[in-house]
Amino acid sequence: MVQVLKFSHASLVRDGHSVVSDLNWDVTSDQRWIILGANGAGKTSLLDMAAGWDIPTSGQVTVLDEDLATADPEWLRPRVGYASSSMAKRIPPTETVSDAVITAAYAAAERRGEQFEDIDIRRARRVLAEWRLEGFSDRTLVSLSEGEAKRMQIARSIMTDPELLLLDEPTAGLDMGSREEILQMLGYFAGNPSAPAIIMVTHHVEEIPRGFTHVLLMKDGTAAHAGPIDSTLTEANLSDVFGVKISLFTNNGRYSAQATL
Ligand SMILES: Nc1ncnc2c1ncn2[C@@H]1O[C@H](COP(=O)(O)OP(=O)(O)OP(=O)(O)O)[C@@H](O)[C@H]1O
Repeated sequence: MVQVLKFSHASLVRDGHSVVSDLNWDVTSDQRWIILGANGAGKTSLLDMAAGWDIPTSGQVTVLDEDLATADPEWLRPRVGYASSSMAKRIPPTETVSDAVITAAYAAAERRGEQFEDIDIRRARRVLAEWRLEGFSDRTLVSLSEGEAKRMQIARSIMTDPELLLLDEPTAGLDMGSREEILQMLGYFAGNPSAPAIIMVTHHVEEIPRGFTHVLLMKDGTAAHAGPIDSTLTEANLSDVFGVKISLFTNNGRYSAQATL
């Protein structure tokens, strides 16, 4: 087990607005984390730092043994997979699924006429098959359904075989069948001991896949509660961070919740 992330009193100020404040958090390679919190709690800002896209204004963030204050972002980028809809928007909609996935290995958002290496082509084929996209290789991104697009984002984020995988709301906006399909795939992936450390942001406890081990509950830019999911994902902690009374139900490794207003 290796430490992959360490936040020590990390704060992030954007345009004079404090978005993350004095946050302490450790993640090791065997852990799979869920981040939950109200809108604006700072979840995406935290992921942006974990990806090395943003450096803390004060405190220290270490990603894969690299202090972000001195790390070379180009060196870090292939080692951290980051799937989110804002990242996906950087890829031209006319790009094919196959090119959108394989260009991750070249730290690019689109194909610019380069010849891909055989090893990358083989890896892309394998990743596409793993995420049930083999029949979609030649389709353009604009032609994909929401569920297919989300699977493409995940496939692209793991193309480089990263040591840390960040997923920002991978099931947002999906119908129930597509959501369950991705949750099942993520559950299998999380259960594989050779998978990287995974950190997934979601708004709903119903979207926590089986196999996730830890939860970080954010409130006002801070880590209000963090630890093993069984002892940390509680009605009291959820009620604290969402500011309403929440009832939590568990069923066979999955969760559901109801708020009482
Ligand atoms: N560039 C910026 N300038 C000023 N404030 C910002 C900036 N970026 C983010 N914020 C603010 O920081 C806070 C945290 O934003 P962030 O997107 O990290 O929250 P979040 O928990 O991911 O929210 P959501 O659940 O709605 O996606 C929000 O109040 C947001 O308005």
